[in-house]
Amino acid sequence: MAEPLRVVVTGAAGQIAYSLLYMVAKGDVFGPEQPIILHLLDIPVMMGVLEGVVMELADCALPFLRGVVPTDDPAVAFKDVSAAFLVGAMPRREGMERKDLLGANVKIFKVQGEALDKYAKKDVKVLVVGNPANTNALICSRYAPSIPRENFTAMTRLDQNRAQAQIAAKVGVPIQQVSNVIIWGNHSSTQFPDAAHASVTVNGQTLSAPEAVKDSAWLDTVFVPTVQKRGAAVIAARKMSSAMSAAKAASDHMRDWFLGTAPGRFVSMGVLSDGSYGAPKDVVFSFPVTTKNGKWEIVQGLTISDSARKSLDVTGKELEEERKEAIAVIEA
Ligand SMILES: NC(=O)C1=CN([C@@H]2O[C@H](COP(=O)(O)OP(=O)(O)OC[C@H]3O[C@@H](n4cnc5c(N)ncnc54)[C@H](O)[C@@H]3O)[C@@H](O)[C@H]2O)C=CC1
Ligand SMILES: O=C([O-])CC(=O)C(=O)O
Repeated sequence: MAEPLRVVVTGAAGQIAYSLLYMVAKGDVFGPEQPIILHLLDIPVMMGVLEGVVMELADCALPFLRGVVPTDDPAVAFKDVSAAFLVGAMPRREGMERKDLLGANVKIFKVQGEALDKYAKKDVKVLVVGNPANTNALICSRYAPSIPRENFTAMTRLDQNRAQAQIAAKVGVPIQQVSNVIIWGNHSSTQFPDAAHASVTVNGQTLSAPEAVKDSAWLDTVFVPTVQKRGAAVIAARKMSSAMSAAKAASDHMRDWFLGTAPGRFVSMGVLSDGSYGAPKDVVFSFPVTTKNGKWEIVQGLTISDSARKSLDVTGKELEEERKEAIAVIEA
């Protein structure tokens, strides 16, 4: 029997965590037979709500959930954790861009970077979900110098899942028949959802996504903006931001990182940029990656069209601006 894995979820009393905790506790992320001890962090005023979440986790009667540690103390929350879902942060409301949350949220990720540095395992894998996720992940990594910077990632998997779903619906195939859609750049409306390298299996035959879709105007004028603005569309409809789908994406991201991507498949993750594909260095940029033995690697050698180049530059520039703003907020 494997040793229990300690996993922290921050914002544990919030709406994403409400779906995510069940997925993690029932074995969707680390494997169905991996015992888990869940550390649940939220702020002091949410401790009553968190008590209810703890009751419900017990009532789920999950065989591999071996312990639950609810707390408002980062020292307890981050102690000896091997995986960290950093969800706790303010969500945006209608009419806001995600970067409008920098002022409210970035300091949380400085404090949590420091706590990870002090208390977590040195090989902890960190997924930042709280927005603006890419820049929060960058700041978090900067305040955790004893943990390798490649262990800090930001979530663009929800955008990838949205993109895959749009293409599957357009072609009329089940979702698993669409692979290798890429999200480049920032988890914001400047992101570039790219179907050029994606494949779709139709009636047993694997085609490139543009061949399967057979409608390049749809790809440029419907697919791209729909994915870029999907978060805002959900907020407009629900009056709250995506939660169930965000939890599923967080679970997909961490599972693929821990357990590896399937041969021939890649996924999108916000990772520390090494300048691949002309992206700016030292920002957390979403790239296509493969994962193996707990490590990610950027997929190299994909052709970038002139119009894709322009889109990559726009989203890269936004990340550089966010980095500057985040540093100003922290140093103020
Ligand atoms: N990267 C992505 O694809 C997505 C990111 N998000 C972001 O995820 C974040 C959380 O969203 P929701 O769960 O819907 O929000 P929510 O408001 O329902 O829950 C957030 C929770 O975080 C807690 N919290 C605040 N500061 C904290 C701190 N310093 N330490 C620990 N907990 C803290 C709050 O008390 C609250 O319980 C938001 O920033 C949202 O914009 C949401 C959807 C997708
Ligand atoms: O749009 C938002 O603010 C929440 C989010 O990040 C998403 O749904 O992608």
